[in-house]
Order: sequence, then C-alpha cells, then structure tokens
Amino acid sequence: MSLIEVNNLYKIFGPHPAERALPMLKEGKGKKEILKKTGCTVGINNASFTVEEGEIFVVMGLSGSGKSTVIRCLNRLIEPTSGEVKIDGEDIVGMSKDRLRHVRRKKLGMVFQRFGLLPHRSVIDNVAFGLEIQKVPREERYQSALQAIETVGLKGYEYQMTDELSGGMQQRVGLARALANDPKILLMDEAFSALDPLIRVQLQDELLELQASMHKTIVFITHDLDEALKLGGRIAIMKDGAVVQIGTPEDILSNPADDYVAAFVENVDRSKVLTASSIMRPTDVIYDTAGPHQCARRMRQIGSSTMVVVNRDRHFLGYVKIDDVIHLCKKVPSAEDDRDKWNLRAIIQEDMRTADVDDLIADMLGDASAQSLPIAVIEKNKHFKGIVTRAAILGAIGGESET
Ligand SMILES: Nc1ncnc2c1ncn2[C@@H]1O[C@H](COP(=O)(O)OP(=O)(O)OP(=O)(O)O)[C@@H](O)[C@H]1O
Repeated sequence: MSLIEVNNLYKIFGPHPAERALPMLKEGKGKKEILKKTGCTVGINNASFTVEEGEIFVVMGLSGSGKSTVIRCLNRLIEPTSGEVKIDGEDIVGMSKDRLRHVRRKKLGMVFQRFGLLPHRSVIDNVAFGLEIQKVPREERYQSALQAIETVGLKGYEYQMTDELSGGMQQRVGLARALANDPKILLMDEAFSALDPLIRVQLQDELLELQASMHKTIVFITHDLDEALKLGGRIAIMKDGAVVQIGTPEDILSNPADDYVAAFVENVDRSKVLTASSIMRPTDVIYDTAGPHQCARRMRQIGSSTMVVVNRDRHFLGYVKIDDVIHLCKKVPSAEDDRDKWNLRAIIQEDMRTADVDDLIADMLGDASAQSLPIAVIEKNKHFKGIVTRAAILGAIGGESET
C-alpha cells in the first residue's frame, strides 16, 4: 500500500465551484474559459499520484501550476473540490475534524518557504511548539526537541532567539520543528527557495543525508528543475493544475511526455543526473574459487575477454583478462582439483573502477582507465550489481556512441 494516494483530485477556487466550473473542467474546457464564464480559478485538474514509503517525491512546475494547492490538499489546509486523498490508507477528505487533527499531528509535518517561526521565542521553544500545543509535558517535549535540533545540526543554539539566526539556520529550525513530532510524512513547500544559492545547495545535501538515516516519506515542492532532479526519487511535473508526467529524473530526461516537459528539460546537463544504475547491465561473473580452466571455458562461452570476479557473497573483487587466464592454464594441468591451489585469486586485477549504484558517473569519461574497461557497479556494501561501458555512458548523455 502506498503511504499517500491521490485519486482524481480537483480544486477549484471561487463561487460554487462544484456546480458549474467542475463539470466544465471535466468536459475539457480550459482554465481561461472557466474563469471567464464562472469566475472560478482552476487550482488542480484531475491529479492522481501515489507516494511510496521512504521516497522523496518532488512536485515541480512553474508558478501557478498548482503545486502549493496540491500539497495543501494533502493535509487538508485546503478543502478539495472533488477526489480522494488517502494518507496511510485513510481518506482524509471526508474525515472528521478530530480525526484530521490526529492525523496531522501524528503523521504529517510541514516545512514552509517562509519559515513561520515565532520570532521572540528561543530555538527550542519553536521546535517544541507543536508538542506544546498538544500539551506534551515540558520535559518530554524538550527531549524530543533537543533530539530534532541535534538532527538538523543546531546543537548549541537551543536558547538563541530565532530572529537572531541566519536564513539557513532558521530553515533548519523549521525542519527540526517538523521532525520533533516524528511524523511519517514531511511536506516541504519550496522549503529552500528563499535561501542563498550556496546555503540552498548545502541544505539539499543535508536533507539527502538525513533522509538516508531517517527514511521519512517526503513530498517536496519546488519550481527549480535542478533541485527537483537532485532530490527527487520521482518527480511529478504539473502544468495548469494537471500532472503531465511522473517519473524518475532519468525517465523525465530521457522520455519527456510532451513538448512542455521537453522544453523544460531541454537545457539540463544530463551527465549531472546520470546514475550508474540507470545504464548498467547485469553481467556474468566468476567466483574467486574457480580455477583458470573453468574461467577460460566460461569466457569462451560468453565471448568475453574480461570477466568480473566476486567472492561467495558477491562482493566485487576485481577482474581477470583472458591472456592471463590462458597463461595460467598452461602452467596448470587441466583437472577439476586445480581449484584450491590455482584459483583465480592469483591473477585478479584490482584496478577496474567501481561506482556506487547511485553515483554520478559522467566524470569517468574523462578518466583514461575507464576508456577501455567497463566500470563495475557496486552497492554500498560492495555487493556487485553489474557493469557500465563507456559506450553506454556516451549513449545515455547523447554523445557519439562507440562500440
Ligand atoms: N486562495 C486562492 N484563491 C483563488 N485562486 C487561488 C488561490 N490559491 C491558488 N489559486 C490559484 O490556483 C492556481 C494554482 O496556484 P498554486 O499557488 O497552487 O500554484 P503554485 O504552482 O504553487 O505557484 P507558486 O509557485 O507561484 O506558489 C493559480 O492559478 C492560483 O492563482
């Protein structure tokens, strides 16, 4: 089950939207015509998407495309005109006020662009504010607040007044306040947009780092494509209230759904968002306990002149070349028992480059050692996943293809 599920969501602002404007919108009438004939503004037009537990889901679009309206429908700060919004399986659209308050407190945290802090209160009292409203005893709420403050890197600033802090630090307080409740879901509306570019990049990096340990589910709104590509596991692109495409950064760059998305991503440097996992292919491997004859046979079978060697746990160890294998074969009598004494460990080369599954790999093009050999793609624990060739990298970033 998805943690957030939005089905056929509509929001129209203005007088009696459900009576005239909604049917017109469903008939396919445009935003301008509806405004002219009914005085109503279309905010969201039939949006459907799901957000999975633990992902960063970015909603991106130009100003006025409906991003803020969508995120505010997720916690019902805005009442949808029609449609379904399920949080953890519960439809919040028809939910009672009491239940909604409970869901907001326990499951949803929100971080705004303008930090929304209480200026004359200390950092800790701002962070603990939500818990204070919930009448959580002082000691308990301070404990949760201190932990959240430490998480966002503000330890030592607990008793500073928030209006004495820089913009970047205030935004950390905003984030800590949302985290203090330990919500499952963080809703972040243009959270970094008001910050200086350098601070903004720093907070993006920190958010990714935090996410690696916190595993929250994050809905992040931005109008900035670079930010969307950097943070988003998946990105929904909005235009005139409608979701025009949902996909991973690679999907969106490689297969834009329409001319609008294509124009949006036209000038993106693809090499910046290319990940090893998107262009690697699984490949045959040989275990380090194998003997040279066995390896030579396998290489002949698959017609390859290099072969990746892994250990029993599929940890990447290195590679062997056919010439070295044959050389070793000549020394070793062909017998199955060559294994123990003459296994491949003797000739494993260790300088084949490796890249994490999610590493950016374009810089490898510039490295001479990557030119002829493929790159081994590994997980953080060294578990071998597959290989990436130089031709695959060039193909993916639109350069000339080589074989
Ligand atoms: N309270 C409101 N009353 C009337 N129209 C509204 C209201 N809030 C939003 N709208 C309209 O709904 C549409 C979507 O607005 P929304 O603020 O969701 O867009 P956005 O993509 O978040 O833009 P921005 O980045 O500028 O905030 C716009 O046409 C906007 O004018």
